[in-house]
Amino acid sequence: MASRVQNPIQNRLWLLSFSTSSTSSLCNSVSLKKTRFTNRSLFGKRMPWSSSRRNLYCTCSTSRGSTMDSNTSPSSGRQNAEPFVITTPLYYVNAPPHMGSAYTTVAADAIARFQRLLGNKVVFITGTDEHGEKIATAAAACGCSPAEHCNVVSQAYRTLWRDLGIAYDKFIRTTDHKHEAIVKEFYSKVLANGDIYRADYEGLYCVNCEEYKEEKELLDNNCCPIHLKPCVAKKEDNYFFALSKYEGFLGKMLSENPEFVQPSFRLNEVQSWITSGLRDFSISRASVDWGIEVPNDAKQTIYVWFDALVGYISALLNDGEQPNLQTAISSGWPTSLHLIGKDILRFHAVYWPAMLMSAGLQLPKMVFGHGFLTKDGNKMGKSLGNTLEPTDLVQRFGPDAVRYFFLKEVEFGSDGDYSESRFINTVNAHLANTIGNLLNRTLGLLKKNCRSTLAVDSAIAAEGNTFKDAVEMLVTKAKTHYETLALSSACEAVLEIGNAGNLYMNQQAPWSLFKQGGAASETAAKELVIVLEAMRIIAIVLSPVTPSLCLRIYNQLGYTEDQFDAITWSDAKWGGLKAGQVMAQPKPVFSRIENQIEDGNAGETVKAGSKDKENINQNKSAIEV
Ligand SMILES: Nc1ncnc2c1ncn2[C@@H]1O[C@H](COP(=O)(O)OP(=O)(O)OP(=O)(O)O)[C@@H](O)[C@H]1O
Repeated sequence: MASRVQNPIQNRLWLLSFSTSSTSSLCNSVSLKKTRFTNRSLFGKRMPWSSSRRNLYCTCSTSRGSTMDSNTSPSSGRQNAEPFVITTPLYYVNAPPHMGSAYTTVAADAIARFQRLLGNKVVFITGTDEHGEKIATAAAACGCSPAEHCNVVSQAYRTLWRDLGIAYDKFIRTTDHKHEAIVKEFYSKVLANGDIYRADYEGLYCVNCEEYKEEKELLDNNCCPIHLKPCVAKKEDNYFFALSKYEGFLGKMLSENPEFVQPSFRLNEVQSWITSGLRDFSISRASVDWGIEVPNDAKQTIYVWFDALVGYISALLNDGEQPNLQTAISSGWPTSLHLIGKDILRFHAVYWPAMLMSAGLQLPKMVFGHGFLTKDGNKMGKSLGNTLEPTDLVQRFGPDAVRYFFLKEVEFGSDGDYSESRFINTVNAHLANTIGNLLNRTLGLLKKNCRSTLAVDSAIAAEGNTFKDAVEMLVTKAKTHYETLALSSACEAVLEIGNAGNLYMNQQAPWSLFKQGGAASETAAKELVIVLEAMRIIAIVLSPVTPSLCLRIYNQLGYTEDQFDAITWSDAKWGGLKAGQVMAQPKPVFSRIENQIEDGNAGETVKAGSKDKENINQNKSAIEV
């Protein structure tokens, strides 16, 4: 799902003749049905997956509606547990992943991890979109077959996800045979519903966009405005999907379920696409071999978008299962959340719901279109060649730094610029200093004065303690932010716990109390327990964002990896650390990145920003022993 994304969705064609008609009986053939969802009684802003008051549309013929309900399917084995199903785009394998693709996937991983912490069953789907002329061309350019090319690039995505600590449940490739079977069945359902017709047309075709263009949108010499290459005149007969038939249904669905499109400020845009009129679009190609054959017409292949979107369903199939829609749907459809970049919002918020309605399937509960990572103000992307290499970032700074920086520093939904100096200053100030250093110094004091052993239960130590109250309030805040996908604010709430912990250490100055001895020493030992309990809570609440850093914190607090893997959100309640627990030998959990770096472009030395330096100094003094 790449590179085609910024293009208008409609193939604006000159329809020369229709070989079958049939948009007239359209409205009669599709019925709208409402489905009730269970309330998971989450607090904060209600999201579709936590709502009982919202009804979501399902366009099903009456019989199909109930049999395809994931909650009641006997084959799912989860009679009453509705899974939280989250997807990233299936990335187009015309080129290896860049930081933009990683951004969506890291965000999806954090959301999936948070849902697992809540105790929900999660199905996290990602994968690669592998058909189309562009792939065939890219393969030819490197002298290999399309299949070989797809294998290599798809593997590059998997490798990057491993390096970034992405814990996906399903990885779907659109060249997978089971996907092919599902796409054909999906196509046949839409056909049976009278929504596919054949038409001859001719137009100017952009190979890179893999779609026809209107002359008025082209630059001089019929150049595509995105790829700056001339479009070629092409004439062929294709199959069309009757999108126009669903205009009214989509408009109604959005007005009744405005939360379907997130962030909410993107809803107007989607509504205006619909009110300005939806055109039918071509869903096959006569000249593209590298694709899934149209059922009953071996001369045509299915258009990549009509193929790739269905991947969200075929991904649900479990190993060894029959590849049919019924089986896939019963394993978790509809998705709770499609997470995408804003560039492909129209495909997901207009085309895809219409296709699903036509096939008689339920609609996803939410489509969230986040903003762009930009570099020097421009969208980072393959077209401009200004991409940031995520593997390089991970190798130099580690997965936690990469995950934290992009989720904390880019407000989820808006665009965000990248600069290496800001990256380094942020992770140094927040992860190395505010969190890592606080833990390290506290453990150092505990080792020196208490033989690394906690003197008292954290619940007893903090009775009537206002710092504890502040921590509890911030945990509640973080939960609300995660639930509403405000990932940056969730990180901020955790950071505030760290800042409050540093301030608390500074005020209590246990190192002085230990020097006084006697009762003062006992107080000092108690203060260390309080700070370490706050660190334990940080390790839980930040774990969706920086899982390996949080595991290291947990290990330092004397817990095993298995214990870390078993944590749930309820463990973030104050009182987990008990008297007698022995801490590990103090070891930095996050190494500071050298903050005097060579800026790649300017070649000048970049120093930490003044605000961050201030932060660093303040926290340093707070934990001086
Ligand atoms: N700059 C970016 N910022 C955030 N997400 C991005 C960015 N680029 C790509 N993505 C993610 O990858 C998806 C598809 O990306 P796509 O491959 O089209 O982008 P691209 O590689 O930048 O291509 P092109 O530059 O040719 O448009 C987006 O919807 C989004 O999820």
